[in-house]
Amino acid sequence: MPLAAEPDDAHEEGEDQQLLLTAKGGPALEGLVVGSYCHDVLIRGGRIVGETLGGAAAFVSNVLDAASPREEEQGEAPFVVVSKVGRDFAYASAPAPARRPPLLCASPTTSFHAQFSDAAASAHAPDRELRRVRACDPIYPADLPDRRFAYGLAVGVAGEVLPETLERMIRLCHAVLVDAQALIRAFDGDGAVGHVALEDTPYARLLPRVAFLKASSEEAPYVGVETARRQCCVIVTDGRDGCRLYWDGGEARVAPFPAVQVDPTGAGDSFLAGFAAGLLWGLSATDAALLGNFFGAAAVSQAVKEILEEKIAKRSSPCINGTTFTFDRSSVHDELHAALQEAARLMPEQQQADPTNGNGGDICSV
Ligand SMILES: Nc1ncnc2c1ncn2[C@@H]1O[C@H](COP(=O)(O)OP(=O)(O)OP(=O)(O)O)[C@@H](O)[C@H]1O
Ligand SMILES: O[C@H]1[C@H](O)[C@@H](O)[C@H](O)[C@@H](O)[C@H]1O
Repeated sequence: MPLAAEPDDAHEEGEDQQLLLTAKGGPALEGLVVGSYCHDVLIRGGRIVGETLGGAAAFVSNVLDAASPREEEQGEAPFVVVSKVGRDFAYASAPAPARRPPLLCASPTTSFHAQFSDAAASAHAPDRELRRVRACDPIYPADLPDRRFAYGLAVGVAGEVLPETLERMIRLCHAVLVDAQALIRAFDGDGAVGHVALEDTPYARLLPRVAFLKASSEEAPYVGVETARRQCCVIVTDGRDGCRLYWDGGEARVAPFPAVQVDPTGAGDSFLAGFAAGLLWGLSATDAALLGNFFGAAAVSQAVKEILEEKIAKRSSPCINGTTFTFDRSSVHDELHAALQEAARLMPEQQQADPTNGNGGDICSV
Protein backbone atom coordinates (compact mmCIF):
# COMPACT_ATOMS: atom_id res chain seq x y z
CA MET A 1 0.00 0.00 0.00
CA PRO A 2 1.57 3.32 -0.94
CA LEU A 3 2.43 5.70 1.81
CA ALA A 4 1.07 9.17 1.53
CA ALA A 5 3.97 11.19 2.87
CA GLU A 6 6.86 12.58 0.86
CA PRO A 7 10.36 11.44 1.80
CA ASP A 8 10.91 14.71 3.69
CA ASP A 9 7.76 14.01 5.67
CA ALA A 10 8.85 10.43 6.41
CA HIS A 11 7.43 8.81 9.51
CA GLU A 12 9.47 8.22 12.65
CA GLU A 13 11.82 5.24 12.58
CA GLY A 14 9.97 2.08 13.58
CA GLU A 15 6.53 3.51 12.91
CA ASP A 16 4.18 1.13 11.15
CA GLN A 17 4.76 1.60 7.45
CA GLN A 18 1.35 0.23 6.49
CA LEU A 19 -1.89 2.14 6.24
CA LEU A 20 -2.43 3.58 9.66
CA LEU A 21 -6.16 3.33 9.40
CA THR A 22 -6.98 1.15 12.34
CA ALA A 23 -9.24 1.79 15.25
CA LYS A 24 -6.95 -0.08 17.59
CA GLY A 25 -4.01 1.72 19.08
CA GLY A 26 -2.96 3.85 16.06
CA PRO A 27 -2.69 7.59 16.03
CA ALA A 28 -5.79 9.70 16.61
CA LEU A 29 -8.08 8.86 13.72
CA GLU A 30 -8.73 12.42 12.66
CA GLY A 31 -9.70 12.81 9.02
CA LEU A 32 -9.50 15.64 6.50
CA VAL A 33 -12.34 15.93 3.99
CA VAL A 34 -11.70 18.35 1.12
CA GLY A 35 -14.43 19.36 -1.35
CA SER A 36 -17.15 21.97 -1.46
CA TYR A 37 -20.79 21.79 -0.48
CA CYS A 38 -23.05 22.82 -3.33
CA HIS A 39 -26.65 23.46 -4.36
CA ASP A 40 -28.32 20.64 -6.31
CA VAL A 41 -31.39 21.41 -8.37
CA LEU A 42 -33.15 18.23 -9.52
CA ILE A 43 -35.13 18.49 -12.73
CA ARG A 44 -37.47 15.90 -14.22
CA GLY A 45 -39.54 16.39 -17.35
CA GLY A 46 -38.52 20.06 -17.53
CA ARG A 47 -39.86 20.66 -14.00
CA ILE A 48 -37.86 21.36 -10.84
CA VAL A 49 -38.70 18.48 -8.52
CA GLY A 50 -36.27 19.22 -5.75
CA GLU A 51 -33.60 21.57 -4.46
CA THR A 52 -31.16 20.11 -1.98
CA LEU A 53 -27.85 20.45 -0.28
CA GLY A 54 -25.24 18.69 -2.40
CA GLY A 55 -21.55 18.23 -2.68
CA ALA A 56 -19.75 15.05 -1.81
CA ALA A 57 -18.56 16.67 1.44
CA ALA A 58 -22.15 16.79 2.71
CA PHE A 59 -22.88 13.10 1.99
CA VAL A 60 -19.48 12.03 3.25
CA SER A 61 -19.90 13.97 6.50
CA ASN A 62 -23.25 12.36 7.23
CA VAL A 63 -21.90 8.85 6.71
CA LEU A 64 -18.67 9.44 8.65
CA ASP A 65 -20.69 10.92 11.51
CA ALA A 66 -22.91 7.84 11.50
CA ALA A 67 -20.34 5.12 11.00
CA SER A 68 -16.77 6.05 11.89
CA PRO A 69 -15.28 4.87 15.17
CA ARG A 70 -14.66 7.35 17.96
CA GLU A 71 -13.52 7.36 21.53
CA GLU A 72 -16.32 7.21 24.07
CA GLU A 73 -15.70 10.71 25.35
CA GLN A 74 -15.67 12.19 21.81
CA GLY A 75 -18.94 13.86 20.93
CA GLU A 76 -18.45 14.27 17.20
CA ALA A 77 -16.65 12.03 14.78
CA PRO A 78 -13.11 13.36 14.43
CA PHE A 79 -12.76 14.90 11.00
CA VAL A 80 -12.40 18.36 9.51
CA VAL A 81 -14.17 19.50 6.34
CA VAL A 82 -12.56 22.12 4.10
CA SER A 83 -15.28 23.42 1.81
CA LYS A 84 -16.11 26.77 0.16
CA VAL A 85 -19.47 28.44 -0.45
CA GLY A 86 -20.76 31.89 -1.29
CA ARG A 87 -23.04 34.21 0.68
CA ASP A 88 -26.00 32.68 -1.17
CA PHE A 89 -25.40 29.31 0.51
CA ALA A 90 -28.84 28.03 1.40
CA TYR A 91 -28.05 25.15 3.77
CA ALA A 92 -25.87 26.62 6.53
CA SER A 93 -28.16 25.12 9.16
CA ALA A 94 -28.30 21.60 7.62
CA PRO A 95 -26.54 19.07 9.87
CA ALA A 96 -23.30 18.68 7.91
CA PRO A 97 -22.52 22.39 7.27
CA ALA A 98 -23.76 23.35 10.74
CA ARG A 99 -21.33 20.94 12.37
CA ARG A 100 -18.45 21.75 10.05
CA PRO A 101 -19.01 25.20 8.52
CA PRO A 102 -17.60 26.03 5.10
CA LEU A 103 -15.28 28.93 4.27
CA LEU A 104 -17.22 31.90 2.93
CA CYS A 105 -16.19 33.40 -0.45
CA ALA A 106 -17.20 36.37 -2.56
CA SER A 107 -18.10 34.07 -5.48
CA PRO A 108 -21.42 32.21 -5.44
CA THR A 109 -21.95 28.69 -4.14
CA THR A 110 -21.26 25.96 -6.68
CA SER A 111 -24.59 24.86 -8.15
CA PHE A 112 -25.58 21.91 -10.31
CA HIS A 113 -28.66 21.24 -12.34
CA ALA A 114 -29.28 17.49 -12.50
CA GLN A 115 -31.61 16.56 -15.33
CA PHE A 116 -33.17 13.13 -14.80
CA SER A 117 -34.78 11.06 -17.51
CA ASP A 118 -37.98 9.23 -16.62
CA ALA A 119 -35.93 6.07 -16.20
CA ALA A 120 -34.69 7.59 -12.95
CA ALA A 121 -37.90 6.57 -11.26
CA SER A 122 -37.53 2.95 -12.29
CA ALA A 123 -35.54 0.18 -10.70
CA HIS A 124 -32.81 0.53 -13.30
CA ALA A 125 -29.79 2.76 -13.30
CA PRO A 126 -30.96 6.31 -13.93
CA ASP A 127 -29.83 8.74 -16.54
CA ARG A 128 -28.67 11.99 -15.03
CA GLU A 129 -27.24 14.86 -17.00
CA LEU A 130 -25.32 17.24 -14.83
CA ARG A 131 -24.66 20.90 -15.55
CA ARG A 132 -22.61 23.17 -13.35
CA VAL A 133 -24.39 26.51 -13.41
CA ARG A 134 -22.23 28.31 -10.85
CA ALA A 135 -18.75 27.68 -9.51
CA CYS A 136 -17.28 28.79 -6.21
CA ASP A 137 -13.56 29.39 -5.65
CA PRO A 138 -11.07 26.54 -5.74
CA ILE A 139 -9.66 25.17 -2.49
CA TYR A 140 -6.01 26.18 -2.20
CA PRO A 141 -3.27 24.38 -0.27
CA ALA A 142 -3.20 27.27 2.22
CA ASP A 143 -6.88 26.60 3.03
CA LEU A 144 -5.95 23.26 4.63
CA PRO A 145 -5.14 23.11 8.36
CA ASP A 146 -1.44 22.89 9.04
CA ARG A 147 -1.34 19.57 10.92
CA ARG A 148 -1.25 15.82 10.37
CA PHE A 149 -4.30 13.66 9.76
CA ALA A 150 -4.77 9.90 9.84
CA TYR A 151 -6.63 9.97 6.54
CA GLY A 152 -7.84 12.35 3.85
CA LEU A 153 -10.77 12.24 1.46
CA ALA A 154 -10.44 14.31 -1.74
CA VAL A 155 -14.06 14.70 -2.80
CA GLY A 156 -14.35 17.71 -5.10
CA VAL A 157 -17.35 18.03 -7.39
CA ALA A 158 -16.40 20.90 -9.67
CA GLY A 159 -12.63 20.86 -10.02
CA GLU A 160 -12.17 22.75 -6.77
CA VAL A 161 -9.53 20.40 -5.38
CA LEU A 162 -6.50 21.74 -7.26
CA PRO A 163 -3.56 19.43 -8.01
CA GLU A 164 -1.42 21.36 -5.53
CA THR A 165 -4.17 20.98 -2.92
CA LEU A 166 -4.28 17.23 -3.45
CA GLU A 167 -0.51 17.17 -3.14
CA ARG A 168 -0.71 19.02 0.17
CA MET A 169 -3.36 16.57 1.39
CA ILE A 170 -1.01 13.74 0.54
CA ARG A 171 1.72 15.38 2.62
CA LEU A 172 -0.57 15.96 5.60
CA CYS A 173 -2.42 12.63 5.65
CA HIS A 174 -1.16 9.12 6.23
CA ALA A 175 -3.52 7.77 3.59
CA VAL A 176 -5.56 9.61 1.00
CA LEU A 177 -8.71 8.29 -0.65
CA VAL A 178 -9.73 10.10 -3.82
CA ASP A 179 -12.98 10.26 -5.74
CA ALA A 180 -12.09 10.31 -9.44
CA GLN A 181 -14.85 12.86 -10.03
CA ALA A 182 -12.63 15.38 -8.24
CA LEU A 183 -9.89 14.85 -10.83
CA ILE A 184 -11.40 14.17 -14.24
CA ARG A 185 -14.44 16.42 -14.56
CA ALA A 186 -14.43 18.98 -17.39
CA PHE A 187 -17.11 21.57 -18.07
CA ASP A 188 -18.09 22.90 -21.48
CA GLY A 189 -19.22 26.48 -22.17
CA ASP A 190 -22.69 25.56 -20.94
CA GLY A 191 -21.40 23.94 -17.79
CA ALA A 192 -22.27 20.42 -18.99
CA VAL A 193 -20.17 17.91 -17.07
CA GLY A 194 -17.83 15.80 -19.18
CA HIS A 195 -14.64 13.89 -18.45
CA VAL A 196 -11.00 14.00 -19.45
CA ALA A 197 -8.51 11.14 -19.29
CA LEU A 198 -6.79 11.09 -15.91
CA GLU A 199 -3.41 10.51 -17.53
CA ASP A 200 -3.75 13.87 -19.30
CA THR A 201 -4.25 15.76 -16.03
CA PRO A 202 -1.67 17.07 -13.56
CA TYR A 203 -3.18 14.73 -10.97
CA ALA A 204 -1.80 11.64 -12.75
CA ARG A 205 1.68 11.95 -11.24
CA LEU A 206 0.19 11.91 -7.73
CA LEU A 207 -1.48 8.52 -8.16
CA PRO A 208 1.38 6.44 -6.71
CA ARG A 209 0.96 8.39 -3.47
CA VAL A 210 -2.79 7.87 -3.26
CA ALA A 211 -4.08 4.86 -1.31
CA PHE A 212 -7.50 4.35 -2.97
CA LEU A 213 -9.04 5.84 -6.09
CA LYS A 214 -12.81 5.41 -6.42
CA ALA A 215 -14.53 5.80 -9.79
CA SER A 216 -18.03 5.10 -11.01
CA SER A 217 -18.39 2.71 -13.95
CA GLU A 218 -19.00 5.75 -16.16
CA GLU A 219 -15.75 7.34 -14.99
CA ALA A 220 -13.67 4.15 -15.06
CA PRO A 221 -12.70 4.37 -18.77
CA TYR A 222 -11.26 7.85 -18.15
CA VAL A 223 -9.30 6.62 -15.14
CA GLY A 224 -7.66 3.79 -17.09
CA VAL A 225 -8.09 1.04 -14.52
CA GLU A 226 -5.33 -1.24 -15.85
CA THR A 227 -2.71 1.49 -15.54
CA ALA A 228 -4.02 3.00 -12.33
CA ARG A 229 -4.25 -0.30 -10.42
CA ARG A 230 -0.45 -0.62 -10.65
CA GLN A 231 -0.14 2.63 -8.73
CA CYS A 232 -2.93 2.45 -6.17
CA CYS A 233 -6.02 0.40 -5.38
CA VAL A 234 -8.87 1.31 -7.72
CA ILE A 235 -12.50 0.79 -6.74
CA VAL A 236 -15.12 0.89 -9.47
CA THR A 237 -18.67 1.30 -8.23
CA ASP A 238 -21.43 0.01 -10.44
CA GLY A 239 -24.74 1.19 -9.07
CA ARG A 240 -27.08 -1.67 -8.26
CA ASP A 241 -24.34 -4.18 -9.12
CA GLY A 242 -22.13 -3.23 -6.20
CA CYS A 243 -18.43 -2.64 -6.79
CA ARG A 244 -15.11 -4.12 -7.80
CA LEU A 245 -11.70 -3.56 -6.28
CA TYR A 246 -8.62 -3.74 -8.47
CA TRP A 247 -5.12 -3.83 -7.10
CA ASP A 248 -1.76 -4.82 -8.50
CA GLY A 249 -2.15 -8.59 -8.63
CA GLY A 250 -5.79 -9.17 -7.84
CA GLU A 251 -9.35 -8.07 -7.92
CA ALA A 252 -12.52 -8.63 -5.94
CA ARG A 253 -16.20 -8.16 -6.58
CA VAL A 254 -18.26 -7.07 -3.63
CA ALA A 255 -22.00 -7.68 -3.88
CA PRO A 256 -24.58 -4.97 -3.41
CA PHE A 257 -27.53 -4.60 -1.08
CA PRO A 258 -31.05 -4.32 -2.45
CA ALA A 259 -32.46 -0.84 -2.63
CA VAL A 260 -35.41 0.95 -4.12
CA GLN A 261 -33.63 3.61 -6.09
CA VAL A 262 -35.29 6.98 -6.06
CA ASP A 263 -32.43 9.42 -6.43
CA PRO A 264 -28.89 8.26 -7.18
CA THR A 265 -27.33 11.54 -6.07
CA GLY A 266 -24.69 10.98 -3.43
CA ALA A 267 -24.49 7.19 -3.82
CA GLY A 268 -20.82 7.31 -4.80
CA ASP A 269 -20.01 9.83 -2.06
CA SER A 270 -21.76 7.73 0.56
CA PHE A 271 -20.00 4.63 -0.75
CA LEU A 272 -16.58 6.24 -0.34
CA ALA A 273 -17.33 7.43 3.18
CA GLY A 274 -18.72 4.03 4.21
CA PHE A 275 -15.62 2.41 2.76
CA ALA A 276 -13.34 4.79 4.68
CA ALA A 277 -15.29 4.12 7.88
CA GLY A 278 -14.79 0.39 7.33
CA LEU A 279 -11.02 0.89 7.03
CA LEU A 280 -11.08 2.99 10.19
CA TRP A 281 -12.68 0.07 12.01
CA GLY A 282 -9.75 -2.05 10.88
CA LEU A 283 -11.56 -3.99 8.14
CA SER A 284 -9.78 -5.20 5.02
CA ALA A 285 -10.46 -3.19 1.88
CA THR A 286 -12.72 -5.93 0.52
CA ASP A 287 -14.71 -6.08 3.75
CA ALA A 288 -14.80 -2.28 4.02
CA ALA A 289 -16.34 -2.21 0.54
CA LEU A 290 -19.35 -3.99 2.01
CA LEU A 291 -19.88 -1.00 4.24
CA GLY A 292 -19.45 1.22 1.20
CA ASN A 293 -22.12 -0.74 -0.67
CA PHE A 294 -24.40 -0.53 2.33
CA PHE A 295 -24.22 3.25 2.57
CA GLY A 296 -24.43 3.61 -1.22
CA ALA A 297 -27.66 1.60 -1.18
CA ALA A 298 -28.99 3.63 1.74
CA ALA A 299 -28.25 6.85 -0.13
CA VAL A 300 -30.27 5.90 -3.18
CA SER A 301 -33.25 4.53 -1.29
CA GLN A 302 -34.66 7.70 0.09
CA ALA A 303 -38.02 6.52 -1.18
CA VAL A 304 -40.27 6.97 1.78
CA LYS A 305 -38.72 10.22 2.97
CA GLU A 306 -38.92 11.70 -0.52
CA ILE A 307 -42.50 10.64 -0.90
CA LEU A 308 -43.42 12.23 2.41
CA GLU A 309 -41.59 15.42 1.51
CA GLU A 310 -43.34 15.66 -1.82
CA LYS A 311 -46.84 14.70 -0.74
CA ILE A 312 -47.26 16.15 2.70
CA ALA A 313 -47.06 19.79 3.74
CA LYS A 314 -45.09 20.25 6.97
CA ARG A 315 -47.32 20.34 10.06
CA SER A 316 -46.83 23.37 12.24
CA SER A 317 -46.59 21.26 15.39
CA PRO A 318 -45.84 17.57 15.65
CA CYS A 319 -48.76 15.87 17.33
CA ILE A 320 -47.43 12.48 18.29
CA ASN A 321 -47.92 12.01 22.03
CA GLY A 322 -50.32 14.91 22.01
CA THR A 323 -54.07 14.90 22.17
CA THR A 324 -54.52 16.20 18.65
CA PHE A 325 -54.82 12.94 16.71
CA THR A 326 -57.38 13.01 13.97
CA PHE A 327 -58.84 10.12 12.04
CA ASP A 328 -60.02 11.70 8.83
CA ARG A 329 -58.98 10.32 5.47
CA SER A 330 -57.25 13.39 4.11
CA SER A 331 -57.01 14.54 0.52
CA VAL A 332 -53.47 13.15 0.21
CA HIS A 333 -54.46 9.65 1.34
CA ASP A 334 -54.94 8.19 -2.11
CA GLU A 335 -51.90 9.90 -3.59
CA LEU A 336 -49.78 8.71 -0.71
CA HIS A 337 -51.13 5.20 -1.08
CA ALA A 338 -50.24 5.13 -4.78
CA ALA A 339 -46.72 6.48 -4.22
CA LEU A 340 -45.94 4.02 -1.41
CA GLN A 341 -47.42 1.18 -3.42
CA GLU A 342 -45.10 2.01 -6.30
CA ALA A 343 -42.09 2.07 -3.95
CA ALA A 344 -43.13 -1.27 -2.47
CA ARG A 345 -43.65 -2.74 -5.95
CA LEU A 346 -40.13 -1.79 -7.04
CA MET A 347 -38.50 -3.37 -4.01
CA PRO A 348 -38.99 -7.11 -4.73
CA GLU A 349 -38.71 -6.46 -8.48
CA GLN A 350 -35.27 -5.07 -7.98
CA GLN A 351 -34.21 -7.92 -5.71
CA GLN A 352 -35.41 -10.52 -8.20
CA ALA A 353 -33.82 -8.76 -11.13
CA ASP A 354 -30.43 -9.07 -9.49
CA PRO A 355 -29.78 -12.69 -8.46
CA THR A 356 -26.38 -11.69 -7.09
CA ASN A 357 -27.88 -9.61 -4.31
CA GLY A 358 -26.90 -10.91 -0.94
CA ASN A 359 -23.93 -12.98 -2.15
CA GLY A 360 -20.52 -12.40 -0.70
CA GLY A 361 -17.58 -10.94 -2.61
CA ASP A 362 -15.67 -13.13 -5.06
CA ILE A 363 -11.96 -12.63 -5.00
CA CYS A 364 -9.75 -13.71 -7.82
CA SER A 365 -6.17 -13.11 -8.76
CA VAL A 366 -5.08 -11.81 -12.11
N1 LIG B 1 -29.83 0.92 -7.18
C1 LIG B 1 -28.91 0.55 -6.28
N2 LIG B 1 -29.13 -0.54 -5.52
C2 LIG B 1 -28.23 -0.94 -4.60
N3 LIG B 1 -27.07 -0.29 -4.36
C3 LIG B 1 -26.80 0.80 -5.08
C4 LIG B 1 -27.71 1.29 -6.08
N4 LIG B 1 -27.17 2.39 -6.64
C5 LIG B 1 -26.00 2.59 -6.01
N5 LIG B 1 -25.75 1.65 -5.08
C6 LIG B 1 -24.58 1.52 -4.21
O1 LIG B 1 -23.87 2.74 -4.20
C7 LIG B 1 -22.58 2.59 -4.80
C8 LIG B 1 -22.26 3.80 -5.64
O2 LIG B 1 -23.22 3.92 -6.66
P1 LIG B 1 -22.84 4.39 -8.15
O3 LIG B 1 -21.94 3.41 -8.76
O4 LIG B 1 -24.14 4.66 -8.83
O5 LIG B 1 -22.02 5.70 -7.84
P2 LIG B 1 -21.94 7.08 -8.60
O6 LIG B 1 -22.31 6.89 -10.03
O7 LIG B 1 -20.64 7.65 -8.27
O8 LIG B 1 -23.10 7.87 -7.84
P3 LIG B 1 -23.35 9.45 -7.76
O9 LIG B 1 -22.47 10.13 -8.77
O10 LIG B 1 -24.80 9.53 -8.07
O11 LIG B 1 -23.04 9.78 -6.35
C9 LIG B 1 -22.64 1.27 -5.59
O12 LIG B 1 -21.37 0.69 -5.68
C10 LIG B 1 -23.62 0.47 -4.75
O13 LIG B 1 -22.95 -0.14 -3.68
O1 LIG C 1 -24.34 16.69 -4.79
C1 LIG C 1 -23.87 15.99 -5.89
C2 LIG C 1 -23.04 14.83 -5.44
O2 LIG C 1 -22.02 15.23 -4.58
C3 LIG C 1 -22.47 14.04 -6.59
O3 LIG C 1 -21.57 13.06 -6.17
C4 LIG C 1 -21.78 14.90 -7.60
O4 LIG C 1 -21.54 14.08 -8.71
C5 LIG C 1 -22.61 16.09 -8.02
O5 LIG C 1 -21.87 16.94 -8.83
C6 LIG C 1 -23.12 16.87 -6.85
O6 LIG C 1 -23.96 17.91 -7.32
